[in-house]
Amino acid sequence: MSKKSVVIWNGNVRDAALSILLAVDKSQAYSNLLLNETIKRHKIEAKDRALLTEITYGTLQHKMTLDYYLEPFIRGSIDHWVRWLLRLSLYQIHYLTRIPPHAAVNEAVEIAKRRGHKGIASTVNGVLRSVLRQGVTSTAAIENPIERLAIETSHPHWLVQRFVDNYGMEVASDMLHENNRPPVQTVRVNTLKATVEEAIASLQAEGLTAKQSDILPECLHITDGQPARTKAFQEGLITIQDESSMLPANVLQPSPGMRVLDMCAAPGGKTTHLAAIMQNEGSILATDLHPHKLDLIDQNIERLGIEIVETAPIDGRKAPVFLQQESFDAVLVDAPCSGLGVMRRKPDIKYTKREEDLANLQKIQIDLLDAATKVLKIGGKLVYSTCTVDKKENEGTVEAFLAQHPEIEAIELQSLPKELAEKQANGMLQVFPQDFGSDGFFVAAFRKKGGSN
Ligand SMILES: C[S@@+](CC[C@H](N)C(=O)[O-])C[C@H]1O[C@@H](n2cnc3c(N)ncnc32)[C@H](O)[C@@H]1O
Repeated sequence: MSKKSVVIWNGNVRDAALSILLAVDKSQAYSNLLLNETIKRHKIEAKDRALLTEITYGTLQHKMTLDYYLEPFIRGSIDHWVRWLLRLSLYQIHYLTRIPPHAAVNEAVEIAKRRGHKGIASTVNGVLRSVLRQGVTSTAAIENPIERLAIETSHPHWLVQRFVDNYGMEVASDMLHENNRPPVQTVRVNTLKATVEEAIASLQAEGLTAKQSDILPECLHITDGQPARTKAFQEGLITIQDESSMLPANVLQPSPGMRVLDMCAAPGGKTTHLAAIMQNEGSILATDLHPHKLDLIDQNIERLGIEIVETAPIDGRKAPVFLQQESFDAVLVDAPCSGLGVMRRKPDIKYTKREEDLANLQKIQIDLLDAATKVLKIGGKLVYSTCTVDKKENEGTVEAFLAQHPEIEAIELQSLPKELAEKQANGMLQVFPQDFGSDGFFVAAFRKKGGSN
């Protein structure tokens, strides 16, 4: 996030939402980071916090749809900030039924007066009142099905085309619509410090609603409140983690006493999960390319009471230079990826990501897997995971990697609940956001041939 992106709080939720949206657009600040930073810095109270989050994310999530609705009502050019003000006001009018439309218009006019002048306020008033009178044009009028889906779900054309090419119209459409729904808030119980029941009781004592997931037993769904602000979090009974990102450690399933390498480890969500599965016995080397990110792992292991993790700044592609060959029982490569599975949490990704950004990722992913095979013991297990739903980075990377490594075989993914175990094919599992409300995620498992494991 740019250091200049500080949002001033004057007690007006729409004003703050507008400032965040402008900063995200102009300085490529991450919406989730800037929103959280604003809430924390100004100690914004629960009611305002909820509305600020909803308007900021909702406007970003539906940006292209809102532009399509606004287009017929805008004459000539308008300032950039005025367009964002119109978007966030129309978002409230069209999507938030509990806000009376006239209240949203009045708020917009007041902001336009404060930030601009009477003329701009009158334009804003005119556009929004015309929309209210005439209604918006249905997206059904768009003939090209890819373009219609792009506008309807507010994703760029190239991304819609790519998802449709990857998975067909139905799956792509479900996924694109799901990306516009708020994410389920989940935490993982740190089984080194608490049972599921103890963690639930601790969260409930602080007024949160926590329910054990039907998919993974260590996962809790939180419907009320902010788990990161609880005692349960501070004392290390829980950690914030999306449910599908709990899959890789479960699939790797290292036994207590093993020596494990987590090659792309920061901020340590999966490292700490591996340590819990290993019952704090054995050793985990958690490496990451970026040295400053290792501090985040250190903070997490400290809070969660983990004693078996060491961290080191290592480019995973060079692991065989720094680490002993065939010295790890198990390796996790939670690779850098396009992140197309987490667009519900970071809607700005939809508009900032370019198709050409995806071009070089497969090479890095294969290089990391190459390096992992060299430091993996014979008979050892390797897990590859990403938080993307892109076929090239997932199945494509796995196929290219296996073609170059006759000593590696794909193996069945174990320790999965039945509904997920049934979805795997050829040692790979693609989870879509619409499957069970988690992020989109991919996991594949391999074994180095030979040995008795
Ligand atoms: C998906 S994130 C990892 C998330 C982490 N495993 C967790 O569960 O918290 C990918 C990580 O790979 C790191 N990375 C990128 N290129 C790398 C490389 N060549 N070697 C090692 N780490 C790399 C990034 O810094 C980033 O922290």
